[in-house]
Amino acid sequence: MIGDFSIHATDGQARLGELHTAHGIVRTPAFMPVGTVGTVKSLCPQDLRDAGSQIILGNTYHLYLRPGDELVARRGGLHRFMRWDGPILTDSGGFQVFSLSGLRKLTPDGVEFRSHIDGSKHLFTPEKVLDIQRNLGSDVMMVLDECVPYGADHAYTLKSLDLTHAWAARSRENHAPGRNGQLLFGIVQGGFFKDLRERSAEAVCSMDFEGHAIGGLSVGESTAEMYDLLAHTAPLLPAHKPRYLMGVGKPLDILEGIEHGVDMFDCVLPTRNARNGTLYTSQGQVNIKRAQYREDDEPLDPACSCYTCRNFSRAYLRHLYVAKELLSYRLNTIHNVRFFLDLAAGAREAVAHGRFEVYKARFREIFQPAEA
Ligand SMILES: Nc1nc2c(CCNCC3CCCCC3)c3[nH]c(NCCc4ccccc4)nc3cc2c(=O)[nH]1
Ligand SMILES: [Zn+2]
Repeated sequence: MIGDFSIHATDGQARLGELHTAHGIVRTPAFMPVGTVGTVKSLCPQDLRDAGSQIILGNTYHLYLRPGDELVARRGGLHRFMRWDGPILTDSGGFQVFSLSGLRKLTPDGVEFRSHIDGSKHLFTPEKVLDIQRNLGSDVMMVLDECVPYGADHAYTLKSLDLTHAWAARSRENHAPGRNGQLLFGIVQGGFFKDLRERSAEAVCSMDFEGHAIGGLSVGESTAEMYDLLAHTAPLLPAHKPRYLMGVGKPLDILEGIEHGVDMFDCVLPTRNARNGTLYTSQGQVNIKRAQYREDDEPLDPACSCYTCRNFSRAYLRHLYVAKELLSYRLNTIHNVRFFLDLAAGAREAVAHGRFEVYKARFREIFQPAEA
């Protein structure tokens, strides 16, 4: 039934799972392409389906500000509005307030902020952000949390936990398990302190959420620091529920997460980097604007079967990028999203056959070749 998470194979800590949502089953490990204001920039829903997307992210903060979550609700919800009939996960918007909105204030009741669009004042409370996500019709909703800034000391991080845990409890109170088929995930914080990560996992994972996210990572720390806290925190989350690593990440970071038992990932990298010409391929990163591709008749990635790689040369993709043609966004995004979705699909296949270690090693060779 909706909310059920079943594990079909394991390979070390890595697992092959299925999360049942109101809009279909998500096979995990899953990469979730990020939509912004009701679209994964430059892609239409068919492109997303062709790329193999199962579940995408909607954008609570932006949609609340424009066109408004209540307008989207009146239009039948985000699925109908954007014509995406698969699962949608929405973040609570707290993280975006801190990364996008200039003026904002943390209060015991929630986060006060000014719209980056027109400067109007708003307050996100644990209850308000659930109303917004319910209006959007989200299949998986996130609680309001404070993502502690990188470098915060132990005292600040501990104090922040009290707030984040109180907000998590208010969120669970406000949305009963399985209400209207909309799942609610808790978020574990604790910064870069292992004792606080344990404290947060203990508190959040006792509140009967349908899944749990690791928050507070990929906030400017080194890869080594992220991996250290990831390895410590992932096993603290109940194994029988989905684990979601927020905002991660680069291909190798996703594989590191899968190795530690993480099931769901979201990152703006494939879509954002497509627009600045940084493309991910089976031979490593390709910066398509480089002169070396001027007359390169090869496909972007010979090992990729996306529309872009089946039809166009690197020379043409470079030309479109240099000419700032809109088609550059679309073709580059079709490829990058496909690359991340294929990365996750390959990981599912590898875990199913007990070959994840070899799979991960292959990508490490591509994206972090051993010192020659
Ligand atoms: N609640 C919450 N969200 C977090 C997010 C947002 C996840 N993506 C939402 C998605 C919604 C729709 C619009 C886009 C965002 C994070 N993103 C990152 N790093 C990204 C670091 C990064 C990586 C590559 C490029 C830019 C930034 N760390 C995160 C930590 C948290 C957290 O503790 N709590
Ligand atoms: Zn491709």
